[in-house]
Amino acid sequence: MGMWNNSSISSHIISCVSGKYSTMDNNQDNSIKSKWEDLNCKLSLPVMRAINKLGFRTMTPVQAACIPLFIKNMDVAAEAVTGSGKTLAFLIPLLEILQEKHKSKENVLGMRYLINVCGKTCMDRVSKEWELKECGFKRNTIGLKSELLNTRTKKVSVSSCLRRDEALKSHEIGAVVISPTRELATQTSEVLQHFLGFIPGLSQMLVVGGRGVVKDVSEFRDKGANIVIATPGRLEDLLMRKHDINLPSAVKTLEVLILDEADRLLDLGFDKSLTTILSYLPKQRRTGLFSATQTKEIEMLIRAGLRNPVIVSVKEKDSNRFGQKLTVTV
Ligand SMILES: Nc1ncnc2c1ncn2[C@@H]1O[C@H](COP(=O)(O)OP(=O)(O)OP(=O)(O)O)[C@@H](O)[C@H]1O
Repeated sequence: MGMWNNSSISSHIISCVSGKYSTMDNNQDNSIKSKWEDLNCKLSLPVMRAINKLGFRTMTPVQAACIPLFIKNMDVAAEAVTGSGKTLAFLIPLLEILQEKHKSKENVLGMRYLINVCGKTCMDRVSKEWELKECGFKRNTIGLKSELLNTRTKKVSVSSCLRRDEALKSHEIGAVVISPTRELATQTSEVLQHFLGFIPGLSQMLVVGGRGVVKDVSEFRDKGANIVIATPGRLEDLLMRKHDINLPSAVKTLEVLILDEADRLLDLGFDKSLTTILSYLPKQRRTGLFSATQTKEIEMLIRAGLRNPVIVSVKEKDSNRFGQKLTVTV
């Protein structure tokens, strides 16, 4: 398998990092395995717990490359062979990004709780750290407490303690993963479900053909979903429905789009569906594209759907998926 043909999209790549073009070959020593703890972006406790439960002690190369890039707000186009561990390479950052949003909800709830407590009585309860920890904003405590002490007023300015971002509501979609087949979508949804077991408050919905679309409509209307794992045809169908569901409005909050096995998406003739889907999604988002092969068509999809992507290429060197060759181009 050859490398991505970077030359024709190099103008995107070059403009991405201050006009520099560099290549990093990470293949010096395949025996070095990256631990999750070594990531320069710390993973959240729920995600780490879910990983530990899976018993995965180290990252695969595509995970080590993609996770920090996504979290640092980059679009990523990864050439990753089957079995390279790409599912977690996109699900983990996706969950980190959405949890960041969710924290703001905890902060709001915690702050409301704190104001209630303070309003009723008592400064001493403010210093009960465990309650504040429960609310997830221990860090804000000291500032707030001293503010209260200094001003001796129960009316506190909370603006500095709250994030401006709104947490996702039940019917607001924060991420969409598009897979070429029902089987792959179902597999991804199962892995995601394992993680969501550790992250209460985020929900998912599987949107694939093979069952009546009306069921999807009523499921979304009843329960909503923050993450949608979909095949393109059914997702397009739902986005275009007008009378019983307003999915275009639900995806306005989208932060992350993943195109999984993009080469198969195109092989199966989903290019028009993808164009339609992209037209409904906010431009301000992080997009990841995973593909086992690189073709002209994939390159065009990268141009249409990604902004200044970092190109990650993982090659199978031998049968051991942890002994892959990794090339990252920024
Ligand atoms: N860090 C890891 N450590 C050990 N095993 C892992 C790790 N990440 C993923 N795996 C396992 O490796 C296998 C392949 O992972 P995954 O399904 O994500 O690969 P993939 O690239 O999506 O392949 P496929 O195309 O077959 O779906 C899975 O059984 C998964 O549980």
